[in-house]
This record gives sequence, C-alpha cells and structure tokens, in this order.
Amino acid sequence: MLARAAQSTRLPLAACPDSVLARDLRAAVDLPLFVNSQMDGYAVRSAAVAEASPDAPARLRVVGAVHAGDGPGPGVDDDEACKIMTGAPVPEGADCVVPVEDTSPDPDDDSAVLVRAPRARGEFVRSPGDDVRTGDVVIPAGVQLRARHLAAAASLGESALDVRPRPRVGVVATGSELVAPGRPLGPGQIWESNSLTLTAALKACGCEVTATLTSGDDRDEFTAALDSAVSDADLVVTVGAVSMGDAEVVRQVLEGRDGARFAPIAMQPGGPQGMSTWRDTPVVCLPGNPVSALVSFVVLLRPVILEAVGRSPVQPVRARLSRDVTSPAGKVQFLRAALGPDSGAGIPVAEPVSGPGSHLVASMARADVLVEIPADVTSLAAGTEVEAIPL
Ligand SMILES: Nc1nc2c(c(=O)[nH]1)N[C@H]1C(S)=C(S)[C@@H](COP(=O)(O)OP(=O)(O)OC[C@H]3O[C@@H](n4cnc5c(N)ncnc54)[C@H](O)[C@@H]3O)O[C@H]1N2
Ligand code: MOO
Repeated sequence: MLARAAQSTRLPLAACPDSVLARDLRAAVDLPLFVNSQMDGYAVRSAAVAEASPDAPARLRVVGAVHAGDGPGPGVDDDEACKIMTGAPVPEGADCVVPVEDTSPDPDDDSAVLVRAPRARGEFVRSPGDDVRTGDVVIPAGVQLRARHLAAAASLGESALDVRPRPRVGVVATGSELVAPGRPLGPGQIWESNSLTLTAALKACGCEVTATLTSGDDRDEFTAALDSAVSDADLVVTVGAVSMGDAEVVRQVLEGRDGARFAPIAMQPGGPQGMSTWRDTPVVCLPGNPVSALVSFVVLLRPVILEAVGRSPVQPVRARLSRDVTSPAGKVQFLRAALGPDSGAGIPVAEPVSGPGSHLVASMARADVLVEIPADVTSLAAGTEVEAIPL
C-alpha cells in the first residue's frame, strides 16, 4: 500500500479535494493574465486627472465602454476616458481607473464624464505577475489540496493535477447478531456500526473505500465477503471475530495463513488484534467492540495510512485531566475525553466521557481525544498533564 501510494495519478480538478499533490505545480502563465480593471469606472490617463477635485472636475470625452470578456477597447488619449467594468482589459493609453463613484455624467454633454478625484498611475489596474509569474511554484508537492489550491490551479488553466493515489480499502464487519441500522431487531440482535465507522474514518484520512460489507459468523459467507473485498482493494480491514470465542470466523479463516499473526497486545481498548493476507492482499483484523474498533484504527492504522497518502501525522495535544482516573496495570489505556476550555495553565482540560468499557459507543460521540495513559501508570490525579490524540 505504501509503495503504490508513493506513485502519482492524474485526477480532474473536481476529484482532487483532499488528495495530496504529487509534484510541484508551477504557473504556466502569469496571473493576472492581462492588464485589467479592479473597479467599475473609467480608464483614463493619470496625468489627465491629476488636478481633478469635486469643485474642479476634469471633463473627459468618453470614447467607448469595455466589459469583462471584451477584447481591448479603443485607445485612450489625454482628454479621453473609456468606461470600464471590473475584469475588463484596460485600453491602450490608459494607466489608471477612476471608480464610478468618483465621477458624474457631464450635464452639458452626453458624451463626456466629469472626474472628481485624481488617481495615480497604476491605481485600480491589475497587472500580469501581480499574483504569480510563469514558472513560479504555486503549490508545492506534498500539500493536501483544499478549496484555495483548486482556486489557484483552475485560475492557471490546469484541468487536472498529479496527486498521490488514494489507497483502495475494503471493509468487512462480521457478526451474526448484526442488523443494518433502521431495520427491525430480533432477539439478541444489535444495530451494526463498525463498518460505517471504519468507512468514514478511512475516507477521512484519504482512502477510497471500495467495499463496505457485513458477514455473519459463517465461514463461507465470510470468505465470499473477503473475495469480494479484495477484488478491488490494496488493503482489507475486517472488524470483529478475532478474540477467544468459538465463533471467531475472522480468526478461524485467516490465522493459519502464511505470515498471519493474531495476538492480544497490551492496550485497552483494542487488545485482540490480527493481520493476515487474502489472495495476496494484506488484511488487518480489528477487534469488534465498537470503541475498540475505532481506537485501534486511530492508534494503529491511521498513522500508517496518513504516511501512505502523504499527509502529516495527527499531532498529539497536551491537556490536564479534569478528575482522577485509574488504568489497568501493564496496558496502555486510551481514555476517551472531551476537551474543555483552557484551565488557566495554557492547555485545555480533558474531561473523560465514560469509563474504560469498550462497549460504551454512544458516550464516545462526546469525545474529542484519546488520553494516553502509559502501561506502567495505574492512576492519575486530577490536574495531571497528559498527552491526548485527537480523534
Ligand atoms: N475470553 C475472552 N473474551 C474476550 C477477550 C479476551 O481476551 N478473552 N477480549 C475481549 C476484548 S478486549 C474484545 S475488544 C472483544 C473483541 O472480540 P472480537 O473481535 O471477537 O469481537 P466480537 O466478539 O465479534 O464482538 C465484540 C462485541 O462487539 C459487538 N460488535 C461486533 N461487531 C460489531 C459491529 N460491526 N457493530 C456493532 N457492534 C459490533 C459485538 O456484538 C460484541 O458485543 O472480545 C472480548 N472478549
Ligand atoms: O479491545 Mo477490548 O476493548 O480491549 O475491551
């Protein structure tokens, strides 16, 4: 996945938002493209209006009008003005624009205008190179493309950009108890959330999610889902069925394969983890408890994906605990917390939103961060400064 993502692909501009630019974008033209007006008004020679004032306006003959999209208008001489709209090319001979507010019609002459204020050479005139010059680097490689970058690229006439390819990821959630949200539940059933959570989280860090599937705890159904997920993916993420029960279909199907590893790791939530391959495609197997699934993604998978797509890592923040907390010995705990206003110490307060249970999925909605409590720490007092990973 890392190797493929380091290459580049050309995407039309409309498909570029959030992608990472693979090569510097240099200006192929100057911007602005030509000398044009910054105001609706009159293009004149600055010398012709140098003495103009409300009491002694300059009277100029109007030789024509130019609108945005017109070719160059008529030339402007010393005693002349050309009506001009914002974005229209400034006529030959004119060197400034007088905004229409500083002019009035000549009551004695339909074909003349009275200019009531002086304007210096170049005023309200936009010239090529004011913005960028041909050859300038406008967007350096590595930048994640936002609206402002598309504005620059489109204005330079680029219709497509070279970006890092998005990793294609398939998601498979397992569990015979799972029912799509909105559908009626039978006894013992629950609404499915992990496939949606992971799909959203993968997209948010730049992946193209090519399949979002669910499967019961049945070997054939799960292998069919895997076949389908790998058919158009660089990576498959499964969720659920990796622990110690007797219906752990993910573990049963994938554990025995070459290079597979299934083992609990010393973190909570997110203890049981696995990885394997299916038809040469890597498969990462996250635990099924909804909090464990998202925490595992944020702590273990997101950093790798961000590197693959060329985005910066999510930086941890410092915060102070709002209350005393405890943590299991020998495991790194990731406590879900909401960030509150500055405590006066220059850093925000982290308010735990729930206990440690990895089924507490609704409470997690209130969390902004995961407070990381090291494995050798079993309690922390209110006010302790901690490191927290933004969700
Ligand atoms: N004897 C042991 N039991 C468990 C251990 C252990 O070490 N020994 N570890 C526990 C931990 S920690 C976790 S986390 C879970 C992980 O188990 P699985 O990955 O096998 O997950 P499931 O059993 O499939 O599901 C756990 C839980 O989450 C619900 N779930 C699963 N998938 C979804 C989904 N897509 N949407 C919503 N909810 C889902 C499922 O109904 C279960 O309640 O194992 C512990 N057990
Ligand atoms: O991943 Mo489990 O949640 O450690 O409770």
